[in-house]
Amino acid sequence: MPSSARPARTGGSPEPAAAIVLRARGLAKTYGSGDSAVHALRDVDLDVLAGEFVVLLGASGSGKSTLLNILGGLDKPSAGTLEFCGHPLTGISDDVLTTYRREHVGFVFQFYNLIPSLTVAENVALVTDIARDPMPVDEALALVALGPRRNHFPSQLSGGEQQRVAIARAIAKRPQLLLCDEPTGALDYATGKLVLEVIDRINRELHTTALVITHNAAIGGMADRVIRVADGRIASIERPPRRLSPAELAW
Ligand SMILES: Nc1ncnc2c1ncn2[C@@H]1O[C@H](COP(=O)(O)OP(=O)(O)OP(=O)(O)O)[C@@H](O)[C@H]1O
Repeated sequence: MPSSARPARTGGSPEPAAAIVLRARGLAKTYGSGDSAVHALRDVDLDVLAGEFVVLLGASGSGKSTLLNILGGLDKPSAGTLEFCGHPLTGISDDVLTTYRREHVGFVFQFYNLIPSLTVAENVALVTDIARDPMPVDEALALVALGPRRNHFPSQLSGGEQQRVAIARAIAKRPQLLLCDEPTGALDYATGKLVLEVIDRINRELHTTALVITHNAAIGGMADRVIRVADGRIASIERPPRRLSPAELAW
């Protein structure tokens, strides 16, 4: 896959339809075999559009993380096909999948996975030092409003601040996709909202396609589309009438 892969616009002018960034067809993931097989994903068809903000909801064990990990190239499906900007992500070598992940995907998890012995700026620089076209570290930190804390260590930051560093690290390589697995799961209400503000801002200002897993249905209000996963399948897809700002959400 060319590292320059960008979503090709489809449709006619003047308002072309948004390009499809991810196209999944018949995705399935089975762990184990025989009587002990776990069907984590079954026959998932999904198109994700450039610049979309998608929230994934579903009960524990429904398959949300499995789906996100496959979309981000962290895991491989047992069956089905997946494309990124028209380039296949299934049936390819591990090296090509790794390149996809490194160049095009930013991950944010519930726990921040920062290196404790490195400063905030150094944690972000770990990514910008090896990325092809990164933004300056301080630009990434400004996006998450942590410029003044650049020389602090993770232990000197609150949980929400550490999560914002993790987001700066994820977006500093200018990925097309920002995949977040329970990004507010370990945070209190107010801090969680601040983190959602940052993700919302990155989606709106950088047009980074965002997929966010949460157990909190209220967060679906800030999405373009809300996808409910149940028993390894897409149970429903809803489009909220108006995309709310995180400040407007209440739970
Ligand atoms: N490595 C694995 N080996 C075996 N089973 C697994 C593995 N990873 C996930 N599973 C199973 O696959 C199913 C889906 O798991 P997944 O983590 O995708 O669910 P989830 O919706 O993200 O759950 P949660 O909200 O609790 O994080 C579960 O039954 C889980 O136990």
